[in-house]
Amino acid sequence: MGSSGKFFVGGNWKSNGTKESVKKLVQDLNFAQIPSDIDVIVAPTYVHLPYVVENIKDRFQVSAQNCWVGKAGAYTGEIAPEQLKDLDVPWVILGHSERRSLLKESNEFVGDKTANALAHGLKVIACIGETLEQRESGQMYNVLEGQLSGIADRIADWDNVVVAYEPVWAIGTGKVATPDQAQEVHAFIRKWLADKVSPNVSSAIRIIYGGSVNDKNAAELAGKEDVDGFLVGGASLQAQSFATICNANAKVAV
Ligand SMILES: O=C(CO)COP(=O)(O)O
Repeated sequence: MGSSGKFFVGGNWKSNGTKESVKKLVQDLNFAQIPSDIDVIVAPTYVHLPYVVENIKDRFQVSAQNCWVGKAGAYTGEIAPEQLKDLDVPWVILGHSERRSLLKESNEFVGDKTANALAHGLKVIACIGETLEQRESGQMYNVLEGQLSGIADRIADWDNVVVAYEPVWAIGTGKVATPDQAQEVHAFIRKWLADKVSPNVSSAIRIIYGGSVNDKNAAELAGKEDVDGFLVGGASLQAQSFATICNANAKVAV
């Protein structure tokens, strides 16, 4: 079916950047040709957030890459949702596979963080995805269901959620999912949401793809019915590549 919402492109800068390189990227993005009818989000590191919020054009929305599971307080090294709101950061990425695998974030913890972020008025890009081993051993759908349930069990309102399907084997590997592979999983996610949450949520929610998206493969992926946008890592660090990806929406109304 595809989402009834706007095409959505997020740039996840991960743990990249210096003061100088972030300044240059923001300048280049401010000059880039981005279509007006899509949502575009950039997610710098915590330390670069204030600079980006203040210097990037309003046409871009800014996201953090993580946040704490509760209120601000005695949680050394953590940043709470109300602190992101205070900085005028409207979005947060949660459940990225790099955090699930390297920092052992569980489905339940990601669900709790999603609920807490939404309760504090943040919008959430919730990431799910299987490893190659899970895919090849026939566990893919179970894994995805577990990740979706971790969230669905804890939130009632999905209006401010975008689901990012990011197969772990495609992240940073140059091995992008084929358009058919992406479509198959996105359709599964949409059906799961229709069955377990509601048909309205299923038809409104944006399901975006991440994993080795670049300026060459984006248009073909975007042509798939249930691919409502992208979460881009490496290619989002180059303004020109990112702008090309932002222009890849082949489903614009004619
Ligand atoms: O993890 C990703 C976005 O969150 C994808 O990273 P790459 O685009 O570098 O593969």
